[in-house]
Amino acid sequence: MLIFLIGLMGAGKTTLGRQLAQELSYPFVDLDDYIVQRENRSIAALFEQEGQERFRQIEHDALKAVADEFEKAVISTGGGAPCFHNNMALINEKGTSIFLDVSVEELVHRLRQSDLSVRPLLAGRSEAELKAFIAETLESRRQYYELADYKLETSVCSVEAITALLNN
Ligand SMILES: Nc1ncnc2c1ncn2[C@@H]1O[C@H](COP(=O)(O)OP(=O)(O)O)[C@@H](O)[C@H]1O
Ligand SMILES: O=C(O)C1=C[C@@H](OP(=O)(O)O)[C@@H](O)[C@H](O)C1
Ligand SMILES: [Mg+2]
Repeated sequence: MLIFLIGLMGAGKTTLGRQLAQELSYPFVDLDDYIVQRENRSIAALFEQEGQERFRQIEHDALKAVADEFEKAVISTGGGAPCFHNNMALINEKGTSIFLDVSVEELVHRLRQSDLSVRPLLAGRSEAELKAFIAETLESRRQYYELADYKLETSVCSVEAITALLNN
């Protein structure tokens, strides 16, 4: 079984995905890390040198490669992955998807404490700009995220909640 975690930057896809994979004894794949290894460049460098449009093609190719390579895995996607190149159709065809629906306030709180330079869409933004950008981006991406098989809201985003979902 392939389990895909989706949601905005800061939702905890990478953090929870790693813990979930350990709990299930599944391989763990972070799509951003997979891309970094394939391309031998950081996500920030890819955005800067190739532009976002090319990054989305690279991301789509990586998603297909991961889905072909693994029979079972927990796959943490990047926040934009579900929203380009019809990737939600691919994700839902190949596995089970879970949308981590974390509130704008909580996302901003977490991201403020993180290193923004590793997320090129957020780099250099003031706190007010960050909040506005996160709110707008969540609103425009929600239509894709809502195509997930399951949704977990902020208060119940945990490994226990995910394993309970999958066992039902
Ligand atoms: N459940 C959580 N509660 C509090 N902070 C969290 C939680 N999950 C992740 N974080 C923090 O939020 C930030 C973003 O987490 P990350 O797993 O990288 O998110 P994503 O991969 O969805 O962008 C990190 O600093 C991480 O430590
Ligand atoms: O939301 C996005 O468009 C992006 C999210 C990032 O992943 P995380 O969601 O793990 O931060 C990474 O793929 C890239 O910076 C673009
Ligand atoms: Mg991540």
